[in-house]
Amino acid sequence: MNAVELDSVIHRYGKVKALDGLSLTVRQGEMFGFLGRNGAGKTTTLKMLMGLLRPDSGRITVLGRSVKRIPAKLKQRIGYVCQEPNFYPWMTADQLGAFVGSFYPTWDAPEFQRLLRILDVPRDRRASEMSGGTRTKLGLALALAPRPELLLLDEPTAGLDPVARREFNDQLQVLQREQGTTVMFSSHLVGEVEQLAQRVGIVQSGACRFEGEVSDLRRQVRRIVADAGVAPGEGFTQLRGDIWQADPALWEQSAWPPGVVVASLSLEDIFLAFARTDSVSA
Ligand SMILES: Nc1ncnc2c1ncn2[C@@H]1O[C@H](COP(=O)(O)OP(=O)(O)OP(=O)(O)O)[C@@H](O)[C@H]1O
Repeated sequence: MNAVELDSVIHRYGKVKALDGLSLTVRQGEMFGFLGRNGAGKTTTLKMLMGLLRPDSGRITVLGRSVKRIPAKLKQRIGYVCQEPNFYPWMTADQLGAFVGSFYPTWDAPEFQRLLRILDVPRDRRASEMSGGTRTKLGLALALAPRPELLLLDEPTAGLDPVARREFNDQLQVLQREQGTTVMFSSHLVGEVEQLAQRVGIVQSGACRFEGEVSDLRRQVRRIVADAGVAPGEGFTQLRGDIWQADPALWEQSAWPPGVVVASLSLEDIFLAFARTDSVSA
């Protein structure tokens, strides 16, 4: 079973088409990195999977259920951390734990306390008096304590310092390894995505441009280094300058002239090459 399936999903905010036929699959138990430029449609997708938005058209399947609207029972199996978590500002972490926990039959109070300790979140400070990064960590503890099967994270580490980021990511990896939780997270930190995610999706203007393992993407997209320009044959698509995309078999079978070197690229280089094609077409 896949944890998430989106098939040709369209969503408009008035005249703005935020999702334009988005299709992607997140497999059960995997860590899936969701990449895309500002405004590409990542938050819209994650909100839709949490049931905060509804698709105009297309099909959504979450944890094996095909849904138009995510019912409350299904929501209880999903954890969600948004970009800027907003809690009742007068509540402390402990009070929020008691409040949020009352909505979940699976709430694990000792686990919530353990997460607060590990993530260095003070139990008795009001949410309004916490820094933005501490609020994000509190958001993660609140999302993890009900032991969700699917965890949706929208740029979770954007406001965290390097130590907190490491603690946060370590917790995600433990969770995935020990509890088999499916994690789908968006991030602009391409290096972090490369390190954490088993598979990635790159979204551009509301549609998925690539979905798969980073190693697959790196086999498809490479740089052709040559003194004079080289135009590879049919089946190669130029992404930017000397960066081309083709089926991995084509790269292996092509006979390159002497002096030409085919170099592999980091995920960041590949993402930047895709991003450039986006701005050209925009
Ligand atoms: N409430 C809204 N009303 C109108 N348009 C919106 C609204 N929310 C998002 N949009 C538009 O929908 C598109 C997708 O936005 P979305 O927030 O999903 O992108 P994103 O990939 O999460 O961006 P970022 O990386 O900046 O968070 C953008 O064009 C955005 O301006």
